[in-house]
Amino acid sequence: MTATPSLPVIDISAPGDGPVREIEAACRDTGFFYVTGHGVPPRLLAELDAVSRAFFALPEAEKMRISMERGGRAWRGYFPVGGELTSGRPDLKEGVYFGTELPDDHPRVRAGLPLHGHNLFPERVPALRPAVLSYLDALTGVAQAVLRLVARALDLPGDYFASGYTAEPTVLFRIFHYPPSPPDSDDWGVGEHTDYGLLTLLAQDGNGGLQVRTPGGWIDAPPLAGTFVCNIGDMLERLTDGWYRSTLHRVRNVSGRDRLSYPFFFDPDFTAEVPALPAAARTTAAGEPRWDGEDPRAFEGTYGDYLLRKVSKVFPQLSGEVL
Ligand SMILES: O=C(O)CCC(=O)C(=O)O
Ligand SMILES: [Fe+2]
Repeated sequence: MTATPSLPVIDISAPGDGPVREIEAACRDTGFFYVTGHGVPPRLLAELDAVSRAFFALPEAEKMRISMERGGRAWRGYFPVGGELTSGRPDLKEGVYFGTELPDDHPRVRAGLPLHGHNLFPERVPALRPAVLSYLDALTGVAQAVLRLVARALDLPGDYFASGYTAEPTVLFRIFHYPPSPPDSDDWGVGEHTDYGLLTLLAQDGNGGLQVRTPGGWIDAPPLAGTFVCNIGDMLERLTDGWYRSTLHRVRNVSGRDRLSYPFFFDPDFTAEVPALPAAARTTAAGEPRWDGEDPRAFEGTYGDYLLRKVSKVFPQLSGEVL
């Protein structure tokens, strides 16, 4: 375990081909890197952090007023500590799930598409709503900018994603609170897993706890002020037929303090199938069986089908709502 960051820091605003090549190398290596030059003002995150802490400090009964059970098929709202089973065991975290804010008369909501709809916001912390919605807007811009570089790294037109898979992206956003766990505990805040979609942009507070699986073993991905941790998900592994890696990661909060994190998931259109790119002749040999026995490359169906399978495993009690 290293204490210093060994993941690359990539300035996505740098001119020329530099960031394209750096992203390509990172996606081939661990699938994890830090993003700077993203242009998100620090006050946006500071505001989100302040209102999120105010929310988690509410009495449990108040938080349960926006529980996920009330979010129904849209799969939004609050879940208490132990409510999510990322890798088959209850996680030591509580959190709130958000997504693209869609009105009830939006065609996708009217058609009954799972995971589509409006968010649940707490009455007692009204400032959470504008903070979350502004953050979703800002991070959508960052994600499209990173995908533009990914497209160039794959010899695709720069707008390949923005005009296709992410013209109507699946956006999932979570705010997590990890209570401190004892240093000798072997319970995980988030069990080991890969992310499901295209890319994740993670803001984390100063407490640390994220670990990434590399060929040499688990390494820390400590917080670096002003950056997001970016990692690629199963759909980029699938698109590139394994050329890019969707890598295992996990979280344990041994800081002795309350840890908050803000993962933003930027994924393909729910209704899109995501076959390997034609150029994916650059395939890697079939590797070890994955941690979950699944192979994102072998899956058939839309991204929505893939996501729903995952969701029903991590929230078994809610699977009747969305499936
Ligand atoms: O909280 C974190 O640092 C990471 C969370 C995560 O990996 C996830 O939600 O997929
Ligand atoms: Fe993750």
